Amino acid sequence: MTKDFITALPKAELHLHIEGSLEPELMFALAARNGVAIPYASVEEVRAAYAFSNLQDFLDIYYAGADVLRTRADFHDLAAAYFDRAAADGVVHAEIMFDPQTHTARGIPFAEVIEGLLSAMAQAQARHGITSALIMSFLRHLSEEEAFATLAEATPWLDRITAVGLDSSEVGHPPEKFARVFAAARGRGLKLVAHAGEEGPPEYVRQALDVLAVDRIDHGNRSLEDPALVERLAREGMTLTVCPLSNLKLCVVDRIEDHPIDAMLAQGLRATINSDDPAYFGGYVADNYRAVAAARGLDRAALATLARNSFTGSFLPADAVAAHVARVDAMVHPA
Ligand SMILES: Nc1ncnc2[nH]cnc12
Ligand SMILES: [Zn+2]
Repeated sequence: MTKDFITALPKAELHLHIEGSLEPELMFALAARNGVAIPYASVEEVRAAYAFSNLQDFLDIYYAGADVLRTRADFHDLAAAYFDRAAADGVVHAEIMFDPQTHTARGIPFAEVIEGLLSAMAQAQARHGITSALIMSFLRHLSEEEAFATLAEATPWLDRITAVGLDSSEVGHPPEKFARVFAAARGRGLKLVAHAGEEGPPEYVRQALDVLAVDRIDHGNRSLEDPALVERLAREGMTLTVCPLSNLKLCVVDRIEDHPIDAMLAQGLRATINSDDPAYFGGYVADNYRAVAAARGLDRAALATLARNSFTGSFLPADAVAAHVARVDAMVHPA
């Protein structure tokens, strides 16, 4: 059987929380392996609990689910399952976020978390030819001091961490709260990304640019409320890591038919398509492409633009970006 166009399109995934790829089946398996009690009787009951009305509703369930992750082997198995699934979707490069504070706060050593992820990344390259990078995200509902402590804890692994990020509850925790720790991370050679404009106002996107000096904006949807900001993002070629099924599940949009992905492209924004927390939002990256392609009538040229943007917005070296972009071009302009 020939692969469908979306699956066959080479893609990078730039916005994926590895803890958000914990499928209910693996949650049960790890709970049993580690003797951890979970508040669900069945996989069906877990899935039924995934009805969210906003970001915080989701985060409460997501942090509770992460409690089954205890050992290096758990983090390896979690990431290995993601890479297998991503490979099947035509992902050739993934920049994955992890939330160390969710684990270190429960007494899980930082080393267990990162070594498990790194071994799965090496295995994914060997098994599937997928390249990958790690983004260490700070939880914005915690203090900047705690983010500094996490950065210090990461010191032995800084050569294997590509970027720092900022996630969790957005409203009330503006980017400027993390100005010093982002500057310190930049000083250590790390790239910077931040969730902004998912639920928070356009002002948070401006702060991410002006105060944090980020290399990428995660989500960025609410930028569209501010035409001058849109013009600036377009002019600066700033990548937005957009997550359509997440936006639907967290009520950032009411209906997938209302998703602004094509409006973003039409306004010159370098938008990309990503899955965010696929186990919780009902789909991996190809499902996200398919959902907006169907709902917004995206043609092959638009899908190729989104795939191309995923490489130009990645932290890959320029020669690798060029090689991936050439493969995308070949899908829309076969020789
Ligand atoms: N969509 C999202 N927004 C903020 N924090 C998150 N952590 C995991 N997914 C997130
Ligand atoms: Zn996210």
